[in-house]
Amino acid sequence: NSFFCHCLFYRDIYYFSYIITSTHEDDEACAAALKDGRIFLFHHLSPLLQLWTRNYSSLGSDGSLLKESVLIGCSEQNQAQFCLDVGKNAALEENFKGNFIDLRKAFFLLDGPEAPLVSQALLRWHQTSRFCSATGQPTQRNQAGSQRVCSSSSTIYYPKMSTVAVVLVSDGKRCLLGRQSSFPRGLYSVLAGFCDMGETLEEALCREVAEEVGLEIQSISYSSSQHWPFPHSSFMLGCHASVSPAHTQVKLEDARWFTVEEITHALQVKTPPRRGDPPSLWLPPKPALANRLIREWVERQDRT
Ligand SMILES: NC(=O)c1ccc[n+]([C@@H]2O[C@H](COP(=O)([O-])OP(=O)(O)OC[C@H]3O[C@@H](n4cnc5c(N)ncnc54)[C@H](O)[C@@H]3O)[C@@H](O)[C@H]2O)c1
Ligand SMILES: [Mg+2]
Repeated sequence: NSFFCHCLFYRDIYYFSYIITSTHEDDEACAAALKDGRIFLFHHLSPLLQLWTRNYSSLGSDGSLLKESVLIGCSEQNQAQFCLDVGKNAALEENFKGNFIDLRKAFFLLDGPEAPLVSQALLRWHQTSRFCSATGQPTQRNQAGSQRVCSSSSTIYYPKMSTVAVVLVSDGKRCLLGRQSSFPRGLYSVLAGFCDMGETLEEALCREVAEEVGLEIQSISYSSSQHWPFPHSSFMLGCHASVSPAHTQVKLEDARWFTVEEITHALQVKTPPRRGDPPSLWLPPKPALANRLIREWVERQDRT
């Protein structure tokens, strides 16, 4: 029975990835999918937070604005998902009974599908890729928005992303978290850094940890990955690693070792510390890969 379920699952994945691939390439199929699809609305790259309603009449009766939607993928309910930046048309906020809010703020409210995260990166890529970097001529998008083609040289451009190595370092009993000056009060996160050209994930992790805290890591194990819209469009590869308990002295003032009790307590904190509150640890929210790595580490501590 479970073998049968697996077969069904893989067949569905194959089937829907086939649909999405063909929809990416087929302008007509994409326009048809748009009719029943779900659209995440943005205004100057800020997402609209609202209860889901399908009321697109205010997006222009001729459908001209709708055609600017970009295909993101397929939901778990097999519904095509699109995103659209309504640009100057801020009056839409009224019509849709919601609020366009900054994605960094919205991020702390999101607790479900990650589509808005990918959407912002895709929409920004379209807004900043209107011209061919070789000929200077305009580029034209396909209906799905999965590529742009130079009208003069026919060079095809695809959405770009930077690879980021992310790691939760442990000395066996404690985990190492750091903070940047731009972080909100009390927020500590896992260490991370952009991969350099030609570097493997493992090399990037070792270099970043050495540069940021002066420690040598070992036993790297891969956990999971996540697309991330900040600062532009990144692909985060999350790992765990350990350091020898004899060499845990960190050189960075803003990196600290935390015990499992401190982390467990911080995972319960739902709101950021306010001005005047006693100093307390605040962790990245649930949708962040950093949060997943921290939870995995706590689970491992509980098992040992
Ligand atoms: N999703 C998560 O849970 C999670 C966890 C950790 C970090 N992050 C994100 O990872 C990103 C990178 O982390 P970091 O800031 O520690 O990186 P980092 O330590 O490499 O420092 C950033 C600096 O690297 C340079 N840089 C090199 N290549 C770059 C590129 N392709 N794009 C932009 N800058 C580049 C810039 O000078 C930049 O200021 C940040 O955007 C951060 O928000 C996400
Ligand atoms: Mg870093």
